[in-house]
Amino acid sequence: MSDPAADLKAVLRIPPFRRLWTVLGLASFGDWLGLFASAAFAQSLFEGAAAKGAAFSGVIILRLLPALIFGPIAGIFADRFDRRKTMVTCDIARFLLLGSIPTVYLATGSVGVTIVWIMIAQVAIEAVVMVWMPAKEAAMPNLLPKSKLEMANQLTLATTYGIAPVLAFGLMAILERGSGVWGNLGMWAQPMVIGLYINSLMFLIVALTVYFGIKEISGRPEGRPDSQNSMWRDFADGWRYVQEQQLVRGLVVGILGAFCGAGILIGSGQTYAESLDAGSAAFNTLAATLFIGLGIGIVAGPKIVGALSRRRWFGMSIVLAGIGLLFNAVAPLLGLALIGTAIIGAGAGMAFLAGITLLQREVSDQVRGRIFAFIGTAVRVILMLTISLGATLAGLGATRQVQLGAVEFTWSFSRLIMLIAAVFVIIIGLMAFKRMDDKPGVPALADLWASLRGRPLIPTTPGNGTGFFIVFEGGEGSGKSTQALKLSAWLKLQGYEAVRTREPGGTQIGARIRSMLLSSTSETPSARCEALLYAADRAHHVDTIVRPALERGAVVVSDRYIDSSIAYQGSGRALGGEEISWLSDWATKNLRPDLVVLLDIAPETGLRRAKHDGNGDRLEQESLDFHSRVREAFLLKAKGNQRNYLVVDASKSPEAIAEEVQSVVAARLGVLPKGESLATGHSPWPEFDDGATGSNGGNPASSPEATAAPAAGPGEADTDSGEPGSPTAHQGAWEASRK
Ligand SMILES: Nc1ncnc2c1ncn2[C@@H]1O[C@H](COP(=O)(O)OP(=O)(O)OP(=O)(O)O)[C@@H](O)[C@H]1O
Ligand SMILES: Cc1cn([C@H]2C[C@H](O)[C@@H](COP(=O)(O)O)O2)c(=O)[nH]c1=O
Repeated sequence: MSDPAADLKAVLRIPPFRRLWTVLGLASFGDWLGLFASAAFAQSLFEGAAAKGAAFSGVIILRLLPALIFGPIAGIFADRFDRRKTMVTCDIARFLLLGSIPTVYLATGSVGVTIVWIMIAQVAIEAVVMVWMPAKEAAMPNLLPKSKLEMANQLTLATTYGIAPVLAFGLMAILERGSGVWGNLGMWAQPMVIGLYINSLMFLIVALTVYFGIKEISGRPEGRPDSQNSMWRDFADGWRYVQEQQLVRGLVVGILGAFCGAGILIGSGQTYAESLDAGSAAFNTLAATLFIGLGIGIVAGPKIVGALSRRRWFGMSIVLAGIGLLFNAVAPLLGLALIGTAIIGAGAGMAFLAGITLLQREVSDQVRGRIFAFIGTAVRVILMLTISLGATLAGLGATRQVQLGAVEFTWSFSRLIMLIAAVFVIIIGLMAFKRMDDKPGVPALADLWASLRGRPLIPTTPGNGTGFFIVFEGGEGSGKSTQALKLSAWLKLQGYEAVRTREPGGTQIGARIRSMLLSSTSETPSARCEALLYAADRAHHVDTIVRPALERGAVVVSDRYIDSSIAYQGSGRALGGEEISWLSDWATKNLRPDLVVLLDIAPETGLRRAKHDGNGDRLEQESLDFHSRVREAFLLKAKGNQRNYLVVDASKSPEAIAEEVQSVVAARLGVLPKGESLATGHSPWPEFDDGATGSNGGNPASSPEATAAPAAGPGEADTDSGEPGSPTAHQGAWEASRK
């Protein structure tokens, strides 16, 4: 798992990104300061809480409004023109516009004129932001490797929504307090004037830094030629991209749905807070908790979910936020509502981070500006609509007291609104999850649980073919090789292409790994090295021998597979079955056998057989206790999945064992009972359920006639001759390399 501190250092070591991050910090600090300063100025002109509230909302709505007008075309600038120059032009425009507000105030001395100018300037500033923001978002992925984008986003979001507003708020508070001391020095000493001049200056610094310090933003990556299209054509192309790309559609649906929920929450928040009967501070406490939750989601989210697929994480986070909303809709007390609010915040923060990172990673550079502009616009419009809708609807209807068991709480319309919003957000989250899922077939909750514990489930790469995968497992000398040979010969007689192979050592590379592992004269590998070597052998074996054979429709008979690692390394070496199993799943992309034949034998007996001609290899020389643990682990594995395991008493005669195995395999393959004719082929292979274990997904039919191709691979695996007990020439080479 990655180390966040090391990731952070690595990201900050990239000079263009470091400069961009500084610039963003300054810009957001300026933005927040500007917002607080102008809102405080607007508020200071009015008397009474309601009028002050309206003035504050007015400033915010003015900031959202331009999205409607400029949003649709803003992204075209980011994709069409040099992004660095676009950003610099916007920053200079902001420098001038922000500086103009206090200048107008100082020059005219008129509150009325200043108010009008604030409104005009706010609209213009927001229009500029609409162009600047997609240029910046679209440029960022070109400054960093994709793997670093998530950490870069964590850093910029934490700066923009965590550090910058706190610093801006702090500075504003100092200016407000200080104005009591120096306010009589003149109009220029008012907090709004100083705040806005500082704000304006920030953007001059930003413009200069971007122009001279981050020339890389100008880079035009391959595939983003200068657009020769009309603006309209560029706009239409961007829109088409959203419609055509499944991932982008999922992201857009998810982001907009989540913001609908957020808007309703903000709009109905005041009325909801009142229904908690927790006093006037309840709303502020809830708002603060929401921000804390957001921060936790953004900062700690990636660490918590580890390597969970980001596509899945996005949908799941939205569902989590929906669950928080649902919880709040029925929470009778402030304490519970705070828990729900923190969940909403954490879900929203994680969805935000995952969404932005996915967009940056997966949307092509040519249209990235337009996509960010589209989403930015849509979010603003949706927020405006849903905040007003939430506020209006929440106020409808009378409140009433409801008894819930021992607890009595106030039921207001805001709770019903929240309930509806919660259901909506959950549905949207599920839709986004479904659209974007990159691990279909892997159970979502099990994957989440496994990821929280550090090992996400590996998506199954379908066996694709129509083959059938049989594995012989068991302790030393249990008779696996003998039975593998007998079974593959029998299969051949039935008309199947039987590929007999083994682990370790089924390939040329595998043979070298085998000798490293089993030689008792060379250096002893450490336990983890041993586990990795077995996994490496398996990865190559599956890729070059097993999968291709299964895809051809062959029956693969392998002497040992994953369970051997679980038993020997997981249990024998005490490395833990789960980790070892995960390692093998990764190595094999989850290819599981259709049938495991476990030849069970007392270790003493097996070892005696295996060592009949000497001391045995390195593992055979392990203690009896080691081999007993191995045996127990095999049996435990079989007990957990009786449907796909055949446990055979390996102390019986080789012939008796072979007969038992054949009859089970015959049933699985749909081979006719002994004595009946096989000449005209078989009925299709029965689908037999194996849920998570049967790798080949319950392989469909394959006729033995379709078995012409030889057992490929570098010649290690064995397409059996059909002569029981008479190994092929190749088999001879295999035997020669065994010890
Ligand atoms: N059912 C059986 N009864 C008695 N002896 C057997 C039986 N099956 C195999 N043997 C003998 O036991 C020895 C080991 O057999 P085999 O190589 O098939 O076992 P294995 O499980 O593949 O061993 P290893 O774990 O060392 O690979 C051979 O000499 C073989 O002839
Ligand atoms: C696949 C696999 C094997 N082993 C051990 C088990 C045996 O001691 C040897 C293989 O020898 P064999 O004669 O082919 O039985 O390797 C293991 O420890 N882990 C594994 O994954």
